[in-house]
Amino acid sequence: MNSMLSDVFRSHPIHIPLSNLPDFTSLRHLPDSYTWTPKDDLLFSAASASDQSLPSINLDDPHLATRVGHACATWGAFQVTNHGVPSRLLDDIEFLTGSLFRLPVHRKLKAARSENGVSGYGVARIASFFNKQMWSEGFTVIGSPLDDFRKLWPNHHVKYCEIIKEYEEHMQKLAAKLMWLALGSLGVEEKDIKWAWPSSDFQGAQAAIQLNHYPICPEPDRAMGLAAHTDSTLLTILYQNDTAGLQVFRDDVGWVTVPPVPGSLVVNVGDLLHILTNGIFPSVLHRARVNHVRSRFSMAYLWGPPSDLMISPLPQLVDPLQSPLYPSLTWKQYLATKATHFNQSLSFIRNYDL
Ligand SMILES: O=C(O)CCC(=O)C(=O)O
Ligand SMILES: [Fe+2]
Repeated sequence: MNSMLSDVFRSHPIHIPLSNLPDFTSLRHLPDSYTWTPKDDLLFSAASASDQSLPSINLDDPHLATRVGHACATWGAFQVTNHGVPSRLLDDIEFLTGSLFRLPVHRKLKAARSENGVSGYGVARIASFFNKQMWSEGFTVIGSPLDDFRKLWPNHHVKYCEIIKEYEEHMQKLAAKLMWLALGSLGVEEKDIKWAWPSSDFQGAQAAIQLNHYPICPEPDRAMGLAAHTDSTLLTILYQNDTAGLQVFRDDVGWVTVPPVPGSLVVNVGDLLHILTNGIFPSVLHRARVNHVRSRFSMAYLWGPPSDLMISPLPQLVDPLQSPLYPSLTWKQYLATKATHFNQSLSFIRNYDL
């Protein structure tokens, strides 16, 4: 039986006391524990002045699969427009996110992620890999948010649960569509991915929603909203409000800001799609910076396979004269590796027989 995604994360809990979260709204100066230098993060440089920008793809484009494939291979990410997710629903999820993070801290703490829990309010999951704290707060939804939302909004939780449900349904469909487009561009056919069966819609896929808030920051150049990481997903679909902050990294360019385009979604390749395509689609390093003018919200849909399913490089994507670059492993095993090796996980498992 597939273990649930929540069990997968639960086996690698992240314990960070919430008691020392600052009151973000009242600080005039950045506390030392929030001040980053290149010593705290080797990639702590500013965005480059390059005029390169992330590809934007209209889902009505006649050369859609080629464009998606090219963006995945060169950037590991792209923006998508005309995606079919109603703009009313994007407004709703943004409204939910704003309402959640604007609650007073003592209310948010009622739904704090528990000692060995995975859902709820807390700091970024990657916080344990850094000495400095990030200028952000998050809320993770895995499975039904009912219990947590009831604690946050005793009288309005039903409405908010409905928004999450509808958002998940749309995201799941979009993720499946993007996955087929990306794989299709490499000649992979529906018959090659058996776990997407019976109706090719990846019904067995699992997902989490990560809501992020980056409060206004008194000294944004020295702070970090969410440090550089890759996602441990197949694909991530991110909606950001009208405030810039997301940046993606390219070896040849450096950090590139992904400007918010109203109504568009950002899609990025995660580590598992990187493995599945034998590295043809690189999972992209990304991070979130902060600013001193506006709060920023982002809503990430983290999409992956059934957690006990073996993922391995697709044979048709491996050079017949070479062995696959990565071993077969489950999402669960990959997360165990990530919990120890973080951003070095892919290179760690490369050619490593688990
Ligand atoms: O806030 C953002 O733009 C990035 C969020 C993100 O990378 C994540 O939640 O994994
Ligand atoms: Fe991410």
